[in-house]
Amino acid sequence: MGKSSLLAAIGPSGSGKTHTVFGCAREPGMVPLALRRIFCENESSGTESSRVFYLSMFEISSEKGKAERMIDLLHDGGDVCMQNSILKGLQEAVFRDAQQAESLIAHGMLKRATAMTNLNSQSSRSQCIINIRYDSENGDEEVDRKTSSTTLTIVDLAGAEREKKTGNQGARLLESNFINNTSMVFGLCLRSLLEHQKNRKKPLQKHYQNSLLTRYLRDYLEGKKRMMLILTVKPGEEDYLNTSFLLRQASPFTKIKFKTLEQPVNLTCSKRPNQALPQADQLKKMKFSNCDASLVDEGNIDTGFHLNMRKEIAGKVVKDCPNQNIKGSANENSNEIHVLSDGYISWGIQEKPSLNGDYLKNKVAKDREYLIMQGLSKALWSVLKQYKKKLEGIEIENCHLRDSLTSEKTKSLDLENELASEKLRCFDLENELKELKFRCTCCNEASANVLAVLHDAGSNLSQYQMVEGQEVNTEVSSYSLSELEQTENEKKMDHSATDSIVTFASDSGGVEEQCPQLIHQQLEDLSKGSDDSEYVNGFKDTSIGDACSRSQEVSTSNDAQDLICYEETGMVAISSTSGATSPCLYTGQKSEQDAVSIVGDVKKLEPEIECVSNESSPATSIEGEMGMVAISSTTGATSPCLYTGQKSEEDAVSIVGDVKKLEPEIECVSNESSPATSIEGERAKSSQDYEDLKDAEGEPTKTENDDSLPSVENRIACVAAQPHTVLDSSESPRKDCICFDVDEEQLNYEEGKKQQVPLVTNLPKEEWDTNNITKCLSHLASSSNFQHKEKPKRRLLPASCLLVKDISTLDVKDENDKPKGARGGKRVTMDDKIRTQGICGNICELKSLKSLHSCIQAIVLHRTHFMQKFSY
Ligand SMILES: Nc1ncnc2c1ncn2[C@@H]1O[C@H](COP(=O)(O)OP(=O)(O)OP(=O)(O)O)[C@@H](O)[C@H]1O
Repeated sequence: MGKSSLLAAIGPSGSGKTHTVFGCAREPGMVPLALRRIFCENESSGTESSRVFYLSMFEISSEKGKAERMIDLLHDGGDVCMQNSILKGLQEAVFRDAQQAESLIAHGMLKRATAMTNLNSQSSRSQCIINIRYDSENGDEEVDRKTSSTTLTIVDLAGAEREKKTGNQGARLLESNFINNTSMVFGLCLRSLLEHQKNRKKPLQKHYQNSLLTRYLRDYLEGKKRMMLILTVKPGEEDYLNTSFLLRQASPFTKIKFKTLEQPVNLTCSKRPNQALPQADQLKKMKFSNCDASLVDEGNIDTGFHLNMRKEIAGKVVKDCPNQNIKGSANENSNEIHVLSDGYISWGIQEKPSLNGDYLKNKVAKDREYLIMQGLSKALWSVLKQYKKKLEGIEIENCHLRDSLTSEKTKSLDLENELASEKLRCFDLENELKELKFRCTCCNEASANVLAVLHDAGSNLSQYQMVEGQEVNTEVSSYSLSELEQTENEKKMDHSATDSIVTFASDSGGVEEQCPQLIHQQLEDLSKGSDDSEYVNGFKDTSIGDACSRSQEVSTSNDAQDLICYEETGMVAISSTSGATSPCLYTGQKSEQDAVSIVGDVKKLEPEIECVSNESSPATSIEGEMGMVAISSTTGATSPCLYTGQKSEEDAVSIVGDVKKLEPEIECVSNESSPATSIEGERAKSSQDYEDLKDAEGEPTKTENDDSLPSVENRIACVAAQPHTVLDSSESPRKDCICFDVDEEQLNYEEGKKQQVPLVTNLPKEEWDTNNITKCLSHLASSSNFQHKEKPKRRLLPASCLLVKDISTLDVKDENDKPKGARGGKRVTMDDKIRTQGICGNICELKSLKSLHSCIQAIVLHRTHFMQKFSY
């Protein structure tokens, strides 16, 4: 009776202060629990009619963050003002039971200012205060009625907020400032009270003046009334700072002692009892009043409520403190229990003097402190348990993370190994790339060389085609001349062979013999005229290669009907002209036997020649193993002429005889009507030479070819210095032919035989002198070499060799190498064509332009393949 108390919930925002105070339907808070307890005691005491309860509810909020205002929540939100710690305008609601009070409180809660923040969807933006006042109606006097009033105040403070967490702005931010300020002032008041209690010399600071809430709760904050604080914390990890801060700030408040006691009874004045009497007198009064109250007020409602509370708490204390001496004194009528229960309820505010002396008083105080610390430790223990659970979860998560880390490490190791292997692979690829680059460079160079070679070859071919009889192949000529000399020496041993210089003419009736003196003179003239590198007696000196090129050109042309082919060691000359009925064929032999059997060979070869020769083509050549077989055939030719050269040294000995034997055959196969030395294709190209010759000779220019050819050919005297050497009947002198100018009188150039002019002038056998021949040949060789030195224009050998090399490395097969089964005869390969249609020994490996083109294509493909590999 007459013991007002305060129950305040403090803590950060969203920690559950409102939930703790008001609760919910399943979990009632402090207010419903208190109401139920009050009415439960009242029912048990049977004094229901004698007690009246009043309920008031208001809130303290901020007005735009500046002024504070108090609003009555139970009566339409009327403003409340405070004057001298007395609220004016606050109306109380009378209630008779707990349900009625709860409904009133619920109605007031609807009017409370709340707002949504980041921390709480229904965050309290004001301090809510609920007063439950008990007033006894037994006394008749007003004074007694006032003195019998007791108030239980329950405060739901707005939680302190951190701006970073709440993210409040504008009005919410002003509210937050107000809330934080009020919380701060409340804490300052408590701290000041604690410091004042520790050191009496320190004055009690008047921090309560800084807010309406502290001003209203001044008695409690100055230790004049009992007060109990409920700390609410959040167990979240992110709230650790707030929790620790609150515990550190509130833990000293447990040491606050409320030594002042209210004067519940016998107070005649309306002033506060603690203010009316000094502290010492209050203590004395308290002793007596408590004793009296315990004795006199027995059976009273208020006394019964307190006794029930004391009994419950005393049982709890006895249960928790079995070793204490108070165990046996747990009697509801005893003072010890009374003291213990009071101490427990009032949270160290009251210190009731014990009837048994100071010993018991100190002991009770210690027990009280122990209980307080025990409660705090339990709260801390629960918090620690929650953190422990969290730590366990974190440890489990760490274990999973470690496992995953281990697996990731193994994966990373595997990846590193793979990376190392890839690096090695890249290194190999780089090396391969370098090699490919190098090969591409080589291919480029090769292709450039091939193009250059082609260009040179084309130019040379054109030059060969354009220029006729200008050059002499020194190699072949020197070789032929040396063999001629050797053969002449051998001829000395064989008298039958020494006088054999054979010349062949396609015209059977055109063979003439001249005296050795004349020949000697002609040779000297030739040697003298050799200084002229371009012409010998008005004719261009030509090489075998030139002859071959010309003959090849002639053979490829539709109009040409002649073919002249050479081999390394021998030469086959076939001369035929258009319209010739029988082409002429001759093959030089190196042995007597071969020469003797020329006719037979020719006869034997005729079917083969006919077989491989194409009637539509003007000429076909077949190369033999030791010699060369040249086949000349023209359209309409009746019998081809063939001669095969052999490498035997004794061939030259029996040349004369052989030739004699062959002459009938040659005459037989030669076409009398057509001069074998005339080549239409060449004639056209050498027309300039003819003109020069005619101009030099002073002969009248003949417009018809048939007339011009004999005039030119009559000027040619060919000496067969080697058995396998064939004197071409064409107008161009060969390297193995001795060409010299012949006087007009000496030429068998009869008027009626213009078309059968002898092409070659032979010396009579009896007039041939070996010395003359040798000398003549030496002059010829020297002149040829000299001419060749002055005209080093042939570069086809390295080009052809390079080309062949490239082709061999690329493994390119020429389509001409395919067998021609349709022909049914001897298979003519590309090599055969090259050899038979080759220009000379130096360019014998130079294949046709078609093969060159295919070669270039293959090189380009090869290069493209390398570039694709490089780009990958
Ligand atoms: N012990 C609890 N049991 C169940 N729910 C709780 C408990 N404590 C708090 N809550 C819930 O937490 C939320 C916030 O609680 P409450 O509003 O009481 O916090 P508060 O401290 O009053 O915050 P503020 O200071 O911002 O008003 C509410 O939804 C409430 O239901």
